[in-house]
Amino acid sequence: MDLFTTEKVINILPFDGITNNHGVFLTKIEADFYYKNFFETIPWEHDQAIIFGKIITTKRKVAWFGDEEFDYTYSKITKKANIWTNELLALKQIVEKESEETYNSCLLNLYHSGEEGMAYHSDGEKMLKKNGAIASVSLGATRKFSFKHKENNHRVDVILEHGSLLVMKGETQTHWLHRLPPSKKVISPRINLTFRTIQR
Ligand SMILES: O=C(O)CCC(=O)C(=O)O
Ligand SMILES: [Fe+2]
Repeated sequence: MDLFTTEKVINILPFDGITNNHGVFLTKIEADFYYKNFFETIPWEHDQAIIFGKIITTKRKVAWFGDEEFDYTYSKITKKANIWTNELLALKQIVEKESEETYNSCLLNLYHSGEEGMAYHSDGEKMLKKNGAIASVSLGATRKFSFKHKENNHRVDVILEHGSLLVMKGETQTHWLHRLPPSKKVISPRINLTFRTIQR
């Protein structure tokens, strides 16, 4: 956190993990710039997943970037990462400074409206560094984001605004699921970036 940032960083999980809510950490000008740049220049593709043996295509669009052309497997489908754009690298550096962690890859999600979301899951894929930090940057429409404890179903909700940062670390992925619930009220797009560390 720099000296001029007034918001506090708060761990929103009551137990079994650390998820730090940094709140809005980008200026309005930065957030608007990155939203427009990513919306227009990222090679967005519909995500595919294998569910009960069938290939399904999501309405949400995705893109994966990294230090190298990593192979990454997500929902049982393997793809190759793109190499960072200048804007993604610049944002990665701001996120690394704010979160005091480093990252080598990023998954971007584009939700065209509140009709699109993401079901409960945890990001504990084998290729990710164990208990590595995952830094989630939100741009565009404000959305609710929810955690549910795997054993006792305890729930925690957080509102993710344009230009905000949420950092999931420690045992968060081991003990908690998270989702982006759909919402009929949201009619504009949202872009989410999750910076991660892939193990080489
Ligand atoms: O869109 C979000 O806020 C979260 C996305 C997410 O959980 C993921 O990409 O694994
Ligand atoms: Fe996730």
